[in-house]
Parts: sequence; C-alpha cells; structure tokens
Amino acid sequence: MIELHQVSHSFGDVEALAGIDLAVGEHEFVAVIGRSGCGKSTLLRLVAGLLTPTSGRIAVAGEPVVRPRRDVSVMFQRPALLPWRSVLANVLLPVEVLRLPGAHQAHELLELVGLAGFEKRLPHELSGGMQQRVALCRSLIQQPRVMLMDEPFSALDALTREELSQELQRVQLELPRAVVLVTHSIEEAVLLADRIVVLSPRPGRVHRVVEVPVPRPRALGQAGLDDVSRELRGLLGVTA
Ligand SMILES: Nc1ncnc2c1ncn2[C@@H]1O[C@H](COP(=O)(O)OP(=O)(O)OP(=O)(O)O)[C@@H](O)[C@H]1O
Repeated sequence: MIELHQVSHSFGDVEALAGIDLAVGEHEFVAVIGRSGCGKSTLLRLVAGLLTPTSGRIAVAGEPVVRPRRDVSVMFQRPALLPWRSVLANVLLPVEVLRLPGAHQAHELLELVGLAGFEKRLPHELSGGMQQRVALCRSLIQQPRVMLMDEPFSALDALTREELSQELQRVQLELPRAVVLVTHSIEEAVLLADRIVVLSPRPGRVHRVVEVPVPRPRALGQAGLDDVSRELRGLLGVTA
C-alpha cells in the first residue's frame, strides 16, 4: 500500500533522511521509532504529500505521491478540533469538506471509541484523551486506506495514553488499514505494531526493522513483548 524507494530529504544544508526503503502492506501496522531529530516526522510528512522528497520515490496504492490524498489521513500530537463545532460536527468535517459519503457512520465511530452520548458537546467540555478520540473518529470517517499518526498520544497523561493505545489496537482489529505510527514510546510501538522501523540519528536511515511476533489482542507488558522491548532499547542505546 505504501512504498518508499531510496527516499532522501534535506532542509537546506540539513540532511534529515537518507536512502529510505520501506514497504507497508494493506493491513499492516508499522511503527517508526528513533532519537529526537532523526527524521520521523519528516518521513510521515513525505508520505502524506505535505513535503516533496529531495530524491527518491514514494507511492501510495501504486500511485506516486505528489500532494495530500483523500484516502490518506494524518493525525498529529494535538487534536486540532474546531472549538465552535460540536463533537459530531467535528467528526463530520472531512465528509463536508471533501464531499464524501459516510456521514451515517459518525455515531458508530463515536460509539467505537467510547464517546456515544457526547455528540453535542463542545471540545472544551472534553478531556484531552476524549478530544484525541474525536480526532481519531475524524480520521476514520474519511475511510482512509492509509492512516499516518505523528505521536498522537504524546500530549496525554500516562494512563490516558495507555487507554488510547488499547483503543487504537481495537480499532485496527475491527477496521484494519495500513498505519504508520511515529512514536517515542517503545511500549506503544511493541503493543501496536507488526513491524517497528528503527531510524538511525541524522540523517535518518533505516537502522533495523524489528518484527513483533506476538498475536493480538496484546496487553502492555505481556510476555513476548518484553523481549522485543529489550531489543529496541539495545538498538536505541537506552540504558534503563
Ligand atoms: N521545516 C524545517 N526546516 C529546517 N529543518 C527542519 C525542518 N523540519 C525539520 N527539520 C530538521 O530535520 C531534522 C528531522 O526533523 P524531524 O522533525 O523529522 O525529526 P523527528 O525525528 O520527528 O524529531 P522529534 O522526535 O524530536 O519529533 C531535524 O534536524 C530538524 O531540525
């Protein structure tokens, strides 16, 4: 579903990514992890069509990426909800703007993430975790073939973050897609991903791709995930 061939990107003199080769399958969940500044967000923005690579090729569903596509959704660290629109109206935004079908799914999606009954609330009446759940529904209503997520839970407290990771696991089991998740959290990566791409420090290169050979549903800290976490800590040079 996503293919990157020898993708490099520089911002002026700053070489952010070099020679990235990566393929993500139709229903595959790939996490990208690496030290701060190694180019994780740049990689995601390239796949989203928000940046054009300095060299190399990127394709989604067999077509070169030249601009943002409506079947590719992007979720960032902050939910970026419109404050004057209700929960339901925020979820429906892509349907209205892109003139897509599927408005009837909004209630179903809100129920899927535990927000049934909150349709008429305004964003400021919700906790950070609930707001990010609304952002997740807004991504899903677009019926994307590809979901790109840039540290979507990193602004949340630890407990909410765990809850939302579990929720994302459930959503991916029910509505599988190609997902690329950028995260700093080793635990989140091993819980959610089929494969984890470890980038080396600047310029970011694929240092290693680690498989998570544990069936789903998975639980945080589950036996088997520990081994993968340890391997990742070693690769990232984390000592704890
Ligand atoms: N618009 C820009 N202009 C110039 N340099 C940039 C720009 N965006 C990113 N960079 C640089 O490119 C490199 C990669 O940045 P990027 O944000 O992709 O890293 P990251 O791995 O996502 O970092 P973090 O984990 O801290 O979010 C960094 O050195 C950054 O300073």
